[in-house]
Amino acid sequence: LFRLQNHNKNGRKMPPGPFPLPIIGNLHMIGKLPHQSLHHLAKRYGPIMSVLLGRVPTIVVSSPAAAELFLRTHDAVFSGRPKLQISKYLTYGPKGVVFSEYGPYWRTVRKWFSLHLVSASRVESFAPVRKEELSSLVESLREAETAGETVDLSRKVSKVIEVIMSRVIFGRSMDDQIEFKPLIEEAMNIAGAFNLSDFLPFLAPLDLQGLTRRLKRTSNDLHAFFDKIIDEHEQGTKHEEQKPYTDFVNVLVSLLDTPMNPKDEAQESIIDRKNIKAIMVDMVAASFDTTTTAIEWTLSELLRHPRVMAGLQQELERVVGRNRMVEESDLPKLTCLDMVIKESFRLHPVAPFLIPHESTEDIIVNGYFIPKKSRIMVNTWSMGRDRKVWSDDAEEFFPERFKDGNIDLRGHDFELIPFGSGRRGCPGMQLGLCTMRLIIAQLVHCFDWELPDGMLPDELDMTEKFGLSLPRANHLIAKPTYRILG
Ligand code: HEM
Repeated sequence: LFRLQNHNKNGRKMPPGPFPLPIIGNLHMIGKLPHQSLHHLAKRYGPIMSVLLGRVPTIVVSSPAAAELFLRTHDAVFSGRPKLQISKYLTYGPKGVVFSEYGPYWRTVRKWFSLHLVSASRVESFAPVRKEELSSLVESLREAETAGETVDLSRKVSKVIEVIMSRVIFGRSMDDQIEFKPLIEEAMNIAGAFNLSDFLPFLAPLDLQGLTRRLKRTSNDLHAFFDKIIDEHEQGTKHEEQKPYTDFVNVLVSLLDTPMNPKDEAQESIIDRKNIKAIMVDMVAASFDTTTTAIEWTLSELLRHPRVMAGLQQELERVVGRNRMVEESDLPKLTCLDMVIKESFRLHPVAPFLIPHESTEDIIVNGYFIPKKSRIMVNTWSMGRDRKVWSDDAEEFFPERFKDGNIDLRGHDFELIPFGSGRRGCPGMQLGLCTMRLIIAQLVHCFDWELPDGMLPDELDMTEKFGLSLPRANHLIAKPTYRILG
């Protein structure tokens, strides 16, 4: 305890942090919204702070300058991932990409991702899917308007993302697969739960929260379901391709039974179904909730700020006109939309902490000793509220702060890293960004939006719910009025 109190390991100074209790460390200080609790603690202890979460030494990083040290300067050392219960069952340990340890396997799978799954040309090839599904969404909203109904925008957005991503990943919408939705929801709920076994591993065999039992059952069901989809694709390859694009599972199935490393002449490791299923799990987990949550918050902020909404609609009228829907080719001209999305990500990063990183060796950072196997939590939620960076109005939604275009969100500028940065940065950024930009632009261009029951913009509840991502605690409800002429 004395050593921990002084944050001193073998005479070397660890980053400052609150005093840990026996066994639980600082777990009692985390609360229901850990990003907020750790944000407040970091104000006291600084942007590189150490806390002990159960038995896990954890470094919390809360400023852009500190994030740059971990994600750029010493990126190679901090590109590991901790071993978590969720990946042990859902992705057969390290067989996916999100939680696979930093090394040759991760590098190979990451390369597939970038080359075959989410390259710019692939993302573009999915444009007809986005167009078709958005037309259906607009149609259903027009029907709601005709019926004089308010709509659950959170649900509508979640549904359209589910269909678009399912078609991109599996080659078809999963509407006829009744087991799909509940399985994915259960997997996401377990993934978002606070799992005691990850922090106090000696408790794991007791499964006090019942999470391991649920996780085993859901993993088995999900893997069996994905087996069916792989079977379908294997049989489908005998038929002529009917789609104008190749879905992700098709690409993965074409890699089945080939050597992991084509240069490996002994062909010791061959790509099998477990590899493919683990990557399928990762793709669903990484794309559904993230994109939905990002859109949901941006629309919420627009509804809360009619001035910004009007400005964006004016831009859309200038670029697109009032006589047609938005096309993907319009997107590069929408600079106001870009600013709105950046500002929304600043205040509502989908991942308030980047996925935890882990140090792969002992290292000194900024004069502090960081031991091997420390967990690194980069608090992007806190970074978006840093007054030294964003000035005193940091809590305000004010997209014009990005007007001079100096800060980008693709991982080069550490002030704003909603997709992370460096080796472990999000490989699906292009797909996520393109989908969310089109959906937001279309919904804002095609409809005027009103809050229900005469609610005033600043009465809109903005409470967050912490989990795998950070969505709204309550669904966003609004009333659409179609505004396209003709
Ligand atoms: C708006 C949508 C999205 C957001 C905000 C987002 C954000 C993130 C973040 C913050 C990380 C963690 C970075 C880190 O640990 O440093 C990440 C990782 C990842 N994302 Fe995304 N993401 C989005 C969409 C997608 C999509 C559509 C896909 C793929 C279909 C995807 C695939 C992945 C994968 C595979 C990783 C793990 C990378 C690795 O560990 O090497 N993401 N994403």
